[in-house]
Amino acid sequence: MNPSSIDALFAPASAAPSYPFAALHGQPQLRTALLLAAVDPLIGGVLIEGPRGTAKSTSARALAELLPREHGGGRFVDLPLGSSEEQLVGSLDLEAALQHGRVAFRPGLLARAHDGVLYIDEVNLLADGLVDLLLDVCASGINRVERDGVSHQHPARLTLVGTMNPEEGELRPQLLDRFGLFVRLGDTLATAERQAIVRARLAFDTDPAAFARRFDAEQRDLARRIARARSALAGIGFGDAAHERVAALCHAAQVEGVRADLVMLRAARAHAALDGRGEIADADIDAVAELVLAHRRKAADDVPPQTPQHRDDTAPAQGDGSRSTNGQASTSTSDDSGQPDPSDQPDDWGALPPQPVPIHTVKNVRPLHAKKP
Ligand SMILES: Nc1ncnc2c1ncn2[C@@H]1O[C@H](COP(=O)(O)OP(=O)(O)OP(=O)(O)O)[C@@H](O)[C@H]1O
Repeated sequence: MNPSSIDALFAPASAAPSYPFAALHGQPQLRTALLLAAVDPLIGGVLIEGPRGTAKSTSARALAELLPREHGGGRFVDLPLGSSEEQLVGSLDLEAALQHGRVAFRPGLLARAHDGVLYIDEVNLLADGLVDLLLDVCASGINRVERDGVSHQHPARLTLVGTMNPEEGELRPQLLDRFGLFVRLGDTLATAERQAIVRARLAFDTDPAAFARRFDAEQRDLARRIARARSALAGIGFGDAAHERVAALCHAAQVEGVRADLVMLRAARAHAALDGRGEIADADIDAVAELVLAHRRKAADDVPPQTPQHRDDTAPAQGDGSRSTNGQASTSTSDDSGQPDPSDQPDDWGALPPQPVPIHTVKNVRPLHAKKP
């Protein structure tokens, strides 16, 4: 695929403003989830389940407008369902590497979406392998592509937003669990709400610039809050009480593993940061709990009878509440292409271990990528 056809996949930067985030009507859970995922992309994105025409794409596009624009950030990238792995992760020109001793990397959609929003409509219809790969990159914040021992990696700190309509197929539970946050949108709108939404949308369509100006102050405020929250994240710790509350909520929901605990702590931290506070409060945890648990909670009839070992698990994890200075994944690369240093990858936090960086190995035969076993 040549670069111009890759460019064709990206939403064109339109001169007309997008519908402002601040003008979205209702949908508080959706707005909160999107803001949290934007503050800390390592939360693992947002999966939105809901009927058509409920502002899923409008809100994701609006979120991108709030992200910092320096260094090419703030893009809204739409991932088409038919995309190949190569289009997604980018490709390496091995011949150039061998002949000229430098890695020629052709960026893919992940590179374009760095510091922006990657939107996947009907993610449940995307090939499982691609969803897996996307979630890997999202959780590590790094895209590493390797071919015959030559590797290239670049930061891929993106806010992943996937939508699905369960009538058109389910997402495998393994993949479901790996989406950080989940929002289920209802389809019943009261008459007054419908009217308010339609009135606002008609006003926007009539004169987008004038409509956007009305929300300018709120938009600026939101953008500032996101930027400040991002830089404050690393300094926000969690104490034993917060940790215990998170563990108890996750235990009560009978979730599998501890991914929910990790995401809930991250999301609560992002919530505190958005509110300009330096510590996680109970209210932060309560505000994010359902977003974290909704898609992970075991149905009552799935829960096996409790054994004594299970009951012992209720004891909260005993952390000392201290934070390490750096939980960054250790990475190495033979890349000499002058791309941003991997140390540019997102922070990691306190007792939370870093995520391993996934490697996408490019085989010679076909321009496809497969993860190393
Ligand atoms: N809560 C809302 N606030 C503002 N606009 C809304 C809201 N709900 C719906 N709309 C408007 O409805 C229209 C459809 O929204 P959008 O295209 O974002 O829906 P969608 O959920 O992505 O649909 P689809 O699943 O069909 O892609 C847009 O014009 C959008 O502005």
